Parts: sequence; C-alpha cells; structure tokens
Amino acid sequence: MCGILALILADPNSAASAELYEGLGILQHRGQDAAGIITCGQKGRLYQSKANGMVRDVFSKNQLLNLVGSMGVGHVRYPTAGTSSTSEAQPFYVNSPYGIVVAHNGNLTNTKELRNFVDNEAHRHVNTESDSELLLNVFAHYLQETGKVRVNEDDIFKALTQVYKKCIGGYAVTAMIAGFGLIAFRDPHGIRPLIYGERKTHYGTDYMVSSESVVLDALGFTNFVDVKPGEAIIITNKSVTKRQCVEPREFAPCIFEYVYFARPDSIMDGVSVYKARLAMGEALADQVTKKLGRNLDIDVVIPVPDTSRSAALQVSYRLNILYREGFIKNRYIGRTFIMPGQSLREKSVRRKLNPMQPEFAGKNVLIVDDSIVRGTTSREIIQMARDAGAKKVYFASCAPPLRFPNVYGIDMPTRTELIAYNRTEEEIADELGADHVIFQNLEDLVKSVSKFNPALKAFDVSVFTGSYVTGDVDESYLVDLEQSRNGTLKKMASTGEVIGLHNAHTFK
Ligand SMILES: O=P(O)(O)OC[C@H]1O[C@H](OP(=O)(O)OP(=O)(O)O)[C@H](O)[C@@H]1O
Ligand SMILES: NC(=O)CC[C@H](N)C(=O)O
Ligand SMILES: [Mg+2]
Repeated sequence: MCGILALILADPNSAASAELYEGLGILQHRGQDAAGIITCGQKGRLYQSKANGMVRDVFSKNQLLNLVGSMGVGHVRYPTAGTSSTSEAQPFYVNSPYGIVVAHNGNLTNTKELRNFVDNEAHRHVNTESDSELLLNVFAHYLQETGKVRVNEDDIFKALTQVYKKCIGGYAVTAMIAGFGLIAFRDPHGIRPLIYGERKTHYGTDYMVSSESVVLDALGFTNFVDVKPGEAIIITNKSVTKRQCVEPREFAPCIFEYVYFARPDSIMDGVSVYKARLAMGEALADQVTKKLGRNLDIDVVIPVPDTSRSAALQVSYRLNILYREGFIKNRYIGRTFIMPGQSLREKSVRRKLNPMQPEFAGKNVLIVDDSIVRGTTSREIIQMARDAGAKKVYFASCAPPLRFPNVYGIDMPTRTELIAYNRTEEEIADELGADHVIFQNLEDLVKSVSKFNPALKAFDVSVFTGSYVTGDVDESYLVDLEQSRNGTLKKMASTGEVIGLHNAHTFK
C-alpha cells in the first residue's frame, strides 16, 4: 500500500521538492521500505533521489536542494511485487519517449502477460521484478506509438486508454512527462485511492495529487476531488484536463483502506476514515453482546495502538464499559504489519508495545484491534495481557477473518500465513491464546463505510471472500506470487542482493 504524490507549482521559479518531502512524511504510514522524489526543472531536466528507508532518512537537506524544479512526483513504498531492493524504489523513469516518470500504488495481476508484451512486442528493456516498471513501459510504448516529436493531452489520454486495456489489477498512478506536466489516473474499479486539490497563490494555482487527503489538508490545498475509476487528469502550467479513458467498471474501493491503511483524518471517496472506524466500533460492540451475551463480565476495553483506537473508543461507549490505554506504544517504531519479513514483525511487536500492568491485573479485558491478519500482533498482545495478570482475555476485531491473499496492493500473498486460513473462530481463539475472539461480520463492515456515501455500493473485499473484483485471478498467478514473494524476500535477506543501475542515491 504505497503512498503517491504529484505537485505542480504555479511559480516556475519555485521548488516542489520541499513540499513533496513533507507530503511523503505525512504518507509514511503507507510505506516504510523506500522513498523517492523526481522533480523536473528548466529545459525538462529531471532530478532524482530515491533509496530504501524512511522518508526522514532517505533525503538530506542537500539532496532536497538539488531536486530542482517546480513540479515533481513522490513515492513511499511497501513492496507487493518483486523484492525490497533499492532498485525497485520508486518513482521509476524511462528516457524514451519524452522522459516519463511514474509512481504507482497497487499491484498488477497479469504481470506475466505484460512482461511478454513489453519484451516481445514493445521491445523495451525492464531491469527489475517490479510490476510498476512494467506499467511504466506499457505507458511509454503507447506514447511512442503516436510517433510524434511532442505529445499533447489527447495523445496522452489515448495512450492511457490502451494502458487501461492492457493492465489488470489495482493501480493509482501519478506520472510526469518531462517539460510537459503531471498525469494522474486510477484503475477502472477505483481499487486504490487518489485525490487532488488546488491552492491559489500570487502566481496562479498550484495543484497536488495524493493517495490521501490528509496531505492536501496539511499543505493548504482546498477543493478536493477524488479521481474517478478509469479517469485520467493532466495538469500543466496552462490547464487541467480530465477524461474518462475507459468506461468505469463496478466502483469497488479497497475496504482495507478504511479498516487499517489510511490515516483517520483522511477523507476517501467521500467517506471520513475516522467516522467509518467509529461506525465499525459501534457494530463490533453489538457483535460482542451477540456473541458473549448481555451480561458481559468485561471490566475494561483496551485498544491496540495505533489504528484501532477510534473504533475501540466507540466499542467502550456502546458497551458502557471503561476505556483504558493498556498498551504504551514506542512512538519511534513504525507500523509492524507493513514491515518486510515475519521475524522482523514478531520482534517489533514486543519492542513497540508494552502493557500497563494495573490495567490488566485481576481484570477481564476486551482488547480491540482493527484486524487480525497473521496474528503476529494479537498473539503477542494476548500473552502480554496474561503476563500482566489478566483473568480473562477477549479479543475483538473490526474486520472479519482474513482468509484469502490480497492481489491489489497489500502484501498478503500466502494463504497459509493468514491465521484465519482453514480455521474456525474457535480454532483461531485457541491459536491466539484468547478466551474468545469476536469478529465483525462483513455486512456490518461494509455498512460502516457505505452509510457515509450511498454512491459506494461495492468494495474490494476479496481478502474476506476470495472473490476478486477484476475477475477470477488465475490460480497460477497466486502460486507464482506466493513463491516469488517468499522466495525473493528470503534471498534478499540472506544475500542483500541489489540491482545497481538505478541507485542514484549517492550524495548526502
Ligand atoms: O495480525 P497481524 O499480522 O499482526 O496484523 C494486524 C495488525 O497489524 C496492524 O498494526 P501495525 O502495527 O502495522 O500498525 P498500527 O500501529 O497503525 O496499528 C494492525 O493495526 C493490526 O494491529
Ligand atoms: N504497495 C504498493 O502499492 C506496491 C506498489 C508496487 N506493486 C511495488 O511493489 O512497488
Ligand atoms: Mg495495529
């Protein structure tokens, strides 16, 4: 679940890099593995800085000063394809035609076919295992087909129509053509989020495109508009042009954005993530009484920081049971779920969260989390609660059991690593060491989001149902994904292999 940005400033002599850097910092929760910015300056020259690491570590002040130009594209990465190699840090760039830059959030499911196409028909070289590099080359191929020395908006929209036909999966993209302008587009189902806003200045209007509205808010942009599924926007210093490049299919944004990924202060496709999480808490509270009965023997409701806090507050309010912060979070450790590799994730839970003994000793506790995926967090947390003296430990999840891999931009490639795979709710409770585990039901989860925007009739809920909105996902793709993600990650861990070509991150 990467974070993407694009910014164009009205003043051609100003620098976009500082605000792109700030914006990426605000999107850090969407990707902690790598970060990158490419800007475009005078004469269409491009300036790049990208590397593995958190935003604050990747860019030095000097590097930001050297990212010249009033427009640019930024990315924070959480890998779902290929490896964690620095060479797969984004944005990606190809020189031909015109100098194109792409930052991609999502995951393509027909990469085998695309790799063949790029090789055998487009005759373009792809240097990594990244699906995003394929997407860039498909786009470049169709732009090349115009045969023009310089393209215009119409050419770009037509090329994107071909990209839409060719690329299957989840994709929200910010792109840039050197010396021309910015482009933003979103897959025909709108699986991944994308929003843009404007800011009036002395020189004219600045525009910014982002995965989440919180960045636009923080940087003083207004008039936010979500990019529609199958729509593309081109922003130059002369105009903003939009086109519906393909007929939108069933609009089905990823529900996991609302459950876990997005910041609560973002508004996504017209829905406040915060309000959706409160609603999830309310529905979950009802589920708790349904499962455990009206005479609850719970003394205290405790959230698992950070994401479940909003929902847990509402669980406590609805059940009329005390809310207490029972786990103290080390604020300097990032999100556990989006860390690469299980052993890193396991170690980090204990380092990140520590129990407040008085909140557990001799009590029956209801711990609330937004989701139970691999069970890494919940297993550790339940043990910590018991070690701190809890009598009974109930565990409630705002999401239903996750039983299927995600193929649209969340790194859950392996069925067997999911704690709910092939297990009943009782078996999950046993496996986690809880007295009871209570899951939200899917219908309530969907209602918790859709009630705030009646236009949202469907969501990508494939991790709960195994039914994929882009159509059946080939079993061979799932097997390949499972093998390649696990295989390459292990290989990377043991050899530290990187492909050196794109490592432009040198001068601190
Ligand atoms: O079952 P698991 O595989 O452990 O995954 C689920 C957990 O991971 C996430 O927390 P994370 O620490 O990533 O982020 P947060 O601080 O935003 O809650 C999520 O909020 C759950 O707590
Ligand atoms: N989480 C994402 O959006 C990942 C984007 C892309 N598939 C990559 O692995 O770099
Ligand atoms: Mg969490």
